[in-house]
Amino acid sequence: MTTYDYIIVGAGSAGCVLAERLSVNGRYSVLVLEAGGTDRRFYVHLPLGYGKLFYDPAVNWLYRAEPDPGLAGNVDHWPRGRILGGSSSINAMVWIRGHRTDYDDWQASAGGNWGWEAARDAYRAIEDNEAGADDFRGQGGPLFISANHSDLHPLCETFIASAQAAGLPRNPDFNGAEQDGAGIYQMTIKGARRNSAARAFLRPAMKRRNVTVLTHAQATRVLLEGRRATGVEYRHKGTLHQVRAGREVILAGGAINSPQLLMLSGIGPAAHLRAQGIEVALDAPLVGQNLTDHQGINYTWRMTVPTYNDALRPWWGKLRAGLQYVLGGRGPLSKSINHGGGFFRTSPDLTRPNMQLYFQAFSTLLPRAGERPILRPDPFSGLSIGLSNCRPGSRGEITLASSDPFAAPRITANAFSTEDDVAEMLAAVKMLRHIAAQDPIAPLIAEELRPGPQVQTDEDLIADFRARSGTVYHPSCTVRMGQDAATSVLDPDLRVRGIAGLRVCDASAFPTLIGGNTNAPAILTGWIGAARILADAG
Ligand SMILES: Cc1cc2nc3c(=O)[nH]c(=O)nc-3n(C[C@H](O)[C@H](O)[C@H](O)COP(=O)(O)OP(=O)(O)OC[C@H]3O[C@@H](n4cnc5c(N)ncnc54)[C@H](O)[C@@H]3O)c2cc1C
Repeated sequence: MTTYDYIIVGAGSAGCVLAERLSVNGRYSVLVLEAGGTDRRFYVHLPLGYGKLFYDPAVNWLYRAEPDPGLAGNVDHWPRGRILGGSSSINAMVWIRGHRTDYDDWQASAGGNWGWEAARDAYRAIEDNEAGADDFRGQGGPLFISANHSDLHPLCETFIASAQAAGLPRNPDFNGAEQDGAGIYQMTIKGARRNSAARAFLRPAMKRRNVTVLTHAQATRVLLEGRRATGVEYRHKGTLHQVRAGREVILAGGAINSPQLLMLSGIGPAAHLRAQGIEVALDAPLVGQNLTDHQGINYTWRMTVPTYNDALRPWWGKLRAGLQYVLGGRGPLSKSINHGGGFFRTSPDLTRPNMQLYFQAFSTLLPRAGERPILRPDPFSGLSIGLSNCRPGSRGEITLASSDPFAAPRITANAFSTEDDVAEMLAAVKMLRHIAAQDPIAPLIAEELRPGPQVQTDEDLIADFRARSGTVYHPSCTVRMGQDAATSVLDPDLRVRGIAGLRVCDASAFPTLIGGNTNAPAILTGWIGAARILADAG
């Protein structure tokens, strides 16, 4: 059986960073097993190709959550990247670290290696930020971050000015000293192409002789000898193989697949494993628990001025956008769908923002099979502002639907299952309308399309957001790390308690969900996690 020092399962945001960091000194051999295929695909690299990846089985696990009473019984679509780069290859490219106090929370749970000081220093080392280096931002690191200063849709500035009129400060950098306010989003885009974790970390590492990356290789279980992880079983080209880890196995399959793989390997809640006919290696009741995710909703208006709908819908608009992109790397195709956004507090008593905003200069109310029709938006001048909660109290779980490693696990989100989550979302959607009622955006609005002016009472607003909300794709915390064994699966160095030679290093390891998007903290987890692994290697 072939042996590698480190076997990394999953080439996602965290896995790509792990592969780069663990191989850089040349002393260790690293194998990366990735269930998906290459990221050399047109719509992965084209920033606005995002919508085309949303339902594409070639790059996406296409999970479906259980019917959710908190979402009016809806079955929510849960896209996850299944490709080199993982979800960083199909995400919306917004670069947000979260609030500094989120890392104070991490420190309280998992100790100083995960506190704000450590996180800030790590982010400064990771980043090559176009906006320049300062006390918060870094330059010269492996991950180029676009400052997103040029080519913004004019309505983006209208939105920011209206949010200011509604009481939000203008924020020049959400990753800087303060998170509150409205502004533009920094992006993981480089040279008008998506800058995924694969592009920034894995591709350079793949040039090293000590790195092996196997695509279309899905891990089916961790091999155990007693309470030690010794390797991984995986399927490649229809055949099962086994590979040995000289040092460690590191799971980086993301917040859905990492707990699934642990459970398939006999590490999880004993009764649940037995019910699935899986032999229990370690009773770890918290594996798959504590699923925490942001819920989001869009409000949409018909405008009296042109939006990207007008620019992207007609054939000649597409042609112009295509030429702008091909000839100069510019125009709407070179951007994320979210040019800007913001953070606000639904009550002045709060110590930090609890809601995030997304400004989108287009609308996609008319569905189209097989894609999110961003490149073919609605046939009128539509505009959407989305929002999502930052630190919901609702908790779901990942469980096995079957012992078959190729069957999807069961995702139970339990969205809006606390009164607080409902109350803050109600306050937040009212704030959205308050922003839309301000100058300079208000005179440009022809009508509110969703939910529409008939939805006014608290009861109706709640019914509306239950019916129309969904995941904003930030599932986390399903294999939590922490100092307290009673509340976490992993120790603060990401080691699975009770099993030697096995760590989990991805968004599932977050002690708590960050108030912001989760690509940055997943990359951070890979970065700090690799330092912990190397420190243990001596
Ligand atoms: C549609 C969408 C939009 C998003 N938008 C943003 C955004 O704008 N900004 C932001 O910050 N975040 C965004 N996110 C969230 C962010 O991208 C993720 O939180 C982050 O990428 C998670 O990183 P990860 O390393 O935990 O897992 P992932 O990046 O999901 O990587 C897991 C990898 O492991 C592989 N894998 C899983 N199981 C196995 C197995 N058994 N064997 C082998 N390989 C396996 C998967 O195929 C995948 O490649 C978005 C996510 C999605 C899905």
